[in-house]
Amino acid sequence: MANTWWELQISCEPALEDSIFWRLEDFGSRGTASESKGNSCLVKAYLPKMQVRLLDLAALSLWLRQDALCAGFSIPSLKWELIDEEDWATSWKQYWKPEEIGDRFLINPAWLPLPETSERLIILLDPGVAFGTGNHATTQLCLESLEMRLASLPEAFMDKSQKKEPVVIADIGCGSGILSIGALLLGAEKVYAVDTDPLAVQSTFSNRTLNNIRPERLIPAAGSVEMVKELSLQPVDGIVCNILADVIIQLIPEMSAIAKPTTWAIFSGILLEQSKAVADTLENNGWIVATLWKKKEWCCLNVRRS
Ligand SMILES: C[S@@+](CC[C@H](N)C(=O)[O-])C[C@H]1O[C@@H](n2cnc3c(N)ncnc32)[C@H](O)[C@@H]1O
Repeated sequence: MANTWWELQISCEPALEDSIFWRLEDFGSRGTASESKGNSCLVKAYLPKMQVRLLDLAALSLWLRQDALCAGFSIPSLKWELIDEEDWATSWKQYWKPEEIGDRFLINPAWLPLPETSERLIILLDPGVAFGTGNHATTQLCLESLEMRLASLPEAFMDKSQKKEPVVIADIGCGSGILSIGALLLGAEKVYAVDTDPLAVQSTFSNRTLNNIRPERLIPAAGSVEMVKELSLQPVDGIVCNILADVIIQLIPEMSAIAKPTTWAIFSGILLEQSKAVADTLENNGWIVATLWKKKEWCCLNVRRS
């Protein structure tokens, strides 16, 4: 049957929520939501039926069991059932509420009304099947880092010699485009947003329209670092990259090709215990790790070129 989805329901100890979330993301989940149920947590995930066989679900169940045992937690329970497209859309959307992030942002689901008054920069999102609703710690760390990187003196306080230089950014692993849109709202001039998943690229295109961003300011494309190099004639001023640590480690050497001596970068998707391996790779490739910010068990490295 076309457009049928697996709905997975995983009951677990709250401390396991993040590791389950990432395991599901790696497994190809097209939407993940969670809710507290007393002392436990219910994680729901949605996967297209065509992508997943029953045997794969059995393997997932074993991984979740193994992850929990290794971390010293009780074994989560996993249930699955098939649902149709309409139920998928409504199940997933009902969990997602507007959320303030950092000092500047408000993430508003596209199907909910806008707040009547807000001094915040509003990112309207319909992530569809892509990662990036803003409710994951790593996305939040990246948005907060962008706030810091792109904060500048209000123009009224600048003298004439302090002209604002346009900032061009590469968003590697753009998902829904949330970080690209955030960077543009903070004043970046242009963002090249790339992702190896064509559905994520499609989602960034739709969210560009939803947020009334001019096409020449946000350029989504399928691919990775090599695609930014192809699209941008010049090195970029900033890079933001929220992917898993092992992927980041592979991509770091390629990033030199899109960087210049003043380029800064923000990396997340990194578990605290993986931060040393990522920092070492960065340093071996000509980057200086300036700060490490953490949220739950995740961290974000703010780095600059040496
Ligand atoms: C964790 S999501 C981040 C989404 C969004 N940027 C955010 O911060 O919420 C990671 C994204 O990276 C993409 N991805 C994975 N490996 C990649 C690679 N080698 N190059 C580019 N994108 C990649 C995935 O398809 C996924 O959309």
